[in-house]
Amino acid sequence: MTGPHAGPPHRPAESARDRLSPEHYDYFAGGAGEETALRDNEDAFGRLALLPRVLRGGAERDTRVSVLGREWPAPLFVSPTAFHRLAHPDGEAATARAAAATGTPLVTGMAATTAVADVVTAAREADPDAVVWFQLYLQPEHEVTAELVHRAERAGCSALVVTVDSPVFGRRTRDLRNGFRDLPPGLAAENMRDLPGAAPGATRDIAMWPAGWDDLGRLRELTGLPLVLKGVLHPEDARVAVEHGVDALVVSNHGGRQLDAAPASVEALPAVAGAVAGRVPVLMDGGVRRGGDIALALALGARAVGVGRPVLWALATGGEAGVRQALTALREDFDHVLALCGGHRPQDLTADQVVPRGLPHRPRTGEGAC
Ligand SMILES: Cc1cc2nc3c(=O)[nH]c(=O)nc-3n(C[C@H](O)[C@H](O)[C@H](O)COP(=O)(O)O)c2cc1C
Ligand SMILES: CC(C)CC(=O)C(=O)O
Repeated sequence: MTGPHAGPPHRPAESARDRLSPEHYDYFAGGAGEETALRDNEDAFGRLALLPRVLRGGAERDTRVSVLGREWPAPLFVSPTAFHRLAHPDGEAATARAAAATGTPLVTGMAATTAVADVVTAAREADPDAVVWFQLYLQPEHEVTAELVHRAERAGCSALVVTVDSPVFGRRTRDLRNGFRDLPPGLAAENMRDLPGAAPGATRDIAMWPAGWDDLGRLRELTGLPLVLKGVLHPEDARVAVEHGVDALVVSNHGGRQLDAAPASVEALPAVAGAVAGRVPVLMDGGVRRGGDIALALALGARAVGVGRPVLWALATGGEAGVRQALTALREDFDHVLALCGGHRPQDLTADQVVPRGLPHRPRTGEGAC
């Protein structure tokens, strides 16, 4: 029997590659070093299988999850990625409208090519209650960080996602090879415009520097917004983060773009979730491409998962409608997997349902072996 998805496999990255200049495609697709962590994010999901439960009855499914006081329709959000106007002229505004139209929370990046106020306005056009969070790299000059935070607050963002995996910038092999360094004329990191210490109208570079827990403390004093730490992989850092009063964590290796030797996000997830022990929500991103990946991550302790590149590929190929379709498809796929696992709600997925693929190797003894 052929189902509704019969036909050639959908390869979003390949469709996007046909639309983008090679260096912009490489910027989006690439990772650090030998791209080990990049590849492993997806491969690690492939090494895991889900054990479905049976005869669990027919209660209505409900995919909603609660995160920082808001109900999300599904355990899915859009991770922050830079420079959406390299993917499509409508850029972050299109992403924001699509995310909002599907009820998917959006984390807009500090390195967006659209200012945070315009991103939130676009999201609210599609849904006045849209959830938009702002991703922040702490800057060495406190007044610059403060101005960025105040802009995010004024725009109506409801949380700050502080990316902490970038004390230095990752070595992106493809970008170095291509000599990709600057945005084309007409595009800029708009949030970085008119910040303290820069000439009027000019944009500042985003600094990556080794901030410390004290800097996080200063951020805590600056704003009442919930703080979400993104890029935590070590369980001890997760514990310390909770002690410092962070409101949520994102287990992430930055899509394989920072430490190439880092583990796949989904492999780091169980230890972090164990260390946090339910005190704050644990989110994750990296390599999530289908409903089964979402289910695996939830079973291993995530409250919700983020997607980065899938949104960029959808934006490049189909603009706003493309992103809407990609997010809807992921959500529907998750709902389908949940049903097949015998679950009714995201919380029904449990760690005992996750097993490695492949049988463990058992040496044959000779006698009795058949
Ligand atoms: C092109 C690109 C740009 C990114 N820019 C940022 C960024 O500015 N800030 C940040 O915290 N993470 C950034 N990330 C990492 C994403 O937030 C996310 O961790 C990662 O993309 C998840 O993996 P996935 O692409 O496999 O879904 C970027 C990722 C990509 C692919
Ligand atoms: C240009 C950077 C700030 C964004 C990026 O490429 C990343 O964080 O991976």
